[in-house]
Amino acid sequence: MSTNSFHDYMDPKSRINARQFSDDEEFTTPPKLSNFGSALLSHTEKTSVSQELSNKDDKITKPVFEEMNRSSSRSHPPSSMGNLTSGHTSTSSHSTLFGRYLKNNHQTSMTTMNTNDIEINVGNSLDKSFERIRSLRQNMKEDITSKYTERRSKRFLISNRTTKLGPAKRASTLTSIFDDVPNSSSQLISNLRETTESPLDDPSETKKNSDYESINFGDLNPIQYIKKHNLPTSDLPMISQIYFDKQREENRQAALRKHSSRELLSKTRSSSTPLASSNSLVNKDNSITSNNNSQPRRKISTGSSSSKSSIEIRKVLKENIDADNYSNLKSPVHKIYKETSGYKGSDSEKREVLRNISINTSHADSALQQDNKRLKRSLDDAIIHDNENIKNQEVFYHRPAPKPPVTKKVEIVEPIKSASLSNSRSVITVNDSQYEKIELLGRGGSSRVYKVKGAGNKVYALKRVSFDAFDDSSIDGFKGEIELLEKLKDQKRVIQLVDYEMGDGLLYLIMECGDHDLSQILNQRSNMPLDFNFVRFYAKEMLQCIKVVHDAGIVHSDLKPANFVLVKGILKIIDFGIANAVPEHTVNIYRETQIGTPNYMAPEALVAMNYTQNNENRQEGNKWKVGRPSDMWSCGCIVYQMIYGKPPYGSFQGQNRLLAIMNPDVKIPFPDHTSDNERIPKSAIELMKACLYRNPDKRWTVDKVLSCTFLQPFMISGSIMEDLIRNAVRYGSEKPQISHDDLNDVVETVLRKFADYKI
Ligand SMILES: Nc1ncnc2c1ncn2[C@@H]1O[C@H](COP(=O)(O)OP(=O)(O)OP(=O)(O)O)[C@@H](O)[C@H]1O
Repeated sequence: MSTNSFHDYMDPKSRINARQFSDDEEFTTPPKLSNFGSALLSHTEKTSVSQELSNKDDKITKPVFEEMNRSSSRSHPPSSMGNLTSGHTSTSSHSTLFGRYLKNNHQTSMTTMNTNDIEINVGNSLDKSFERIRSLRQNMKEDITSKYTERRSKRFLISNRTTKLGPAKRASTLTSIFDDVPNSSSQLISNLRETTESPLDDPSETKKNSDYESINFGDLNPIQYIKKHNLPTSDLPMISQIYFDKQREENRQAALRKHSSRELLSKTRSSSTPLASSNSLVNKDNSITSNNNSQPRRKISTGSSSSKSSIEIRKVLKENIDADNYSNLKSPVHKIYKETSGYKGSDSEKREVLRNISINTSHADSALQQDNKRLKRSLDDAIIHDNENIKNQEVFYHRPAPKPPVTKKVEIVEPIKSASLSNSRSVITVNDSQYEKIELLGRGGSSRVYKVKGAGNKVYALKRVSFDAFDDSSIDGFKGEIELLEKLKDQKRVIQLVDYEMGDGLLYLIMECGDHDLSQILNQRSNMPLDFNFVRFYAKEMLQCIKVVHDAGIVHSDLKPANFVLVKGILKIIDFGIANAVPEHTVNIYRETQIGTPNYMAPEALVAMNYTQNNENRQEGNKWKVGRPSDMWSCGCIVYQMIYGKPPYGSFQGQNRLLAIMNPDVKIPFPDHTSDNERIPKSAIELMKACLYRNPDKRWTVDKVLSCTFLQPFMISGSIMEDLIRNAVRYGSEKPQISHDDLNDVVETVLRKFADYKI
């Protein structure tokens, strides 16, 4: 019997009772994936806070231990890893924070301050400006510290509350927990009391609390302290709160010390003649600085050094003012001090005199400006130092602070606020069109994306990117991204760019607005049963997006779930942050920098980057290799996460994950069952393996993956199957010896027939 006669038995009409039937899928009940939610949550790039909550066996201490480890590893990355982890954690200049603060809080009242340049124009009275600056700075510091406190508070609340829940439940409770997090520390303490297992209104506990207030931590962090003194873990939140309060106070003192010494130093340095005591002042300043630097990060301050150093500084100032050659000084600042040096009144009276001295000459104005610039620098330094301290003690939050808004081209107009209007509402003008903010949609490495309302109440997504205005490579990068978005404007799989405007250090993109990104969608489904139709649908959607990008000769190179948004039911790529055009006939391209997310990054990209970062010969730049196969790897990681609940190397934490991805000896497991003992179709495993070959050359192309069996399953009926088996048996009885070639023929023919039943 020929193979052709075999086909005659295939009855194409038998579509009645059709059921979905893949090459190896025989599901009777929907598969489940127990750890999908928690594991997924732990690898979502945006919710680092929730990472530690994912482990079922987490104790209250574990998240904190891990954060401590992370914190220390951020501060001291191993040389082998270079700056791998620093990409997303670099902080922006804190002078920019100062500028932002001015903008947010004093835009209308501070007419003498320009947020672009933070130029302090003293105008009538230098001292008045000093006072303002000091108070602003103080407010700003309080603002910053209260925000950090609040974050820590949230963190502890989450630890306390979520450790009592199952791992999958924790994800869903995160949002609601954040919603009712208290704003003030006192409220925090009271909430902590409610949520910790041992009530603090117990007299013995209250006593313990007051005992703890006098803790001297020395070099220990709260965890170490608890371990050393064998204290119960339930005391950790309280001890940590005390610890952080002490830290904050120490930072405040250090910043104040530094500020006042710098300020003085800048005044004395402005003298054209060296002052007799300037060296001693410099030494003092240095010693203050070095004290701060050499101080162990978590050491608790004694608190008295600040006033001591300010007395010393005043003394030096007096010496400077009294110096004979002081009369040669031209600077108005010194002039003021000179004029008031003989004044015998109290400090406040003296300040009043200073305030009333007006400086009218043009020379004085320019000299004043110089003094002011110096002052501004010293303020910036102090703020940077202060915030570095805060950053060092910050263990739960590692998003870099956004850079300051620059309003040269794009102006942000705060609407007139009425009591009924929310404070967060504002209108952003881009190319003369106004957009009203509705809500924050998401945050990226250097951006915030808002849902906004434009003309005719049309809803858009407004992406606001801050970058270093003087960093040419950033500017080129953003221009490149805009070019790519414009190039792919007509593609349905790429988010549509409506308008954009680029100013110094700031870029606004107006795009069509998506509903949810893929990372949010995966989170939503985290505690639902695994559904291969869901996996199939989103894998296909994602591959369609990648296909458009690859066909246009572009490598995205930063693919992760958060880079895909669902716009009215269609998944689209939103971000080309580090994407680049692939030169003609070139398989790979080289990037100057790396910003990808390690969870989804291909090994060749990490290996090459690690090599160049550790390579002493940096003349050739930090270049790393990335090509279309790198995107396929990322795609494989996302499908893997959808099926197994976490990316391939998701079980590794921190830098171990990076090392594991780069290490060819660490193989990716492809279990054929989930942890809930649900069977995983071979076709799905085949797809994942095809994308996750270590060797980029072996990885399947996007077209090949799109046509694989898992994504293109057959829909055949039971009767077709019956016919097939009957024919096979008959065929076998008539032709017991079948050659290999004949068998292949039969298989191919049957598969061709089946193609009619692809769904
Ligand atoms: N057009 C859009 N519609 C809806 N949400 C969006 C849109 N663009 C961005 N978002 C949301 O904002 C988040 C951050 O956006 P985006 O990835 O573009 O920022 P990014 O700075 O490029 O981030 P990264 O550098 O980390 O990739 C997205 O994950 C998504 O949740």
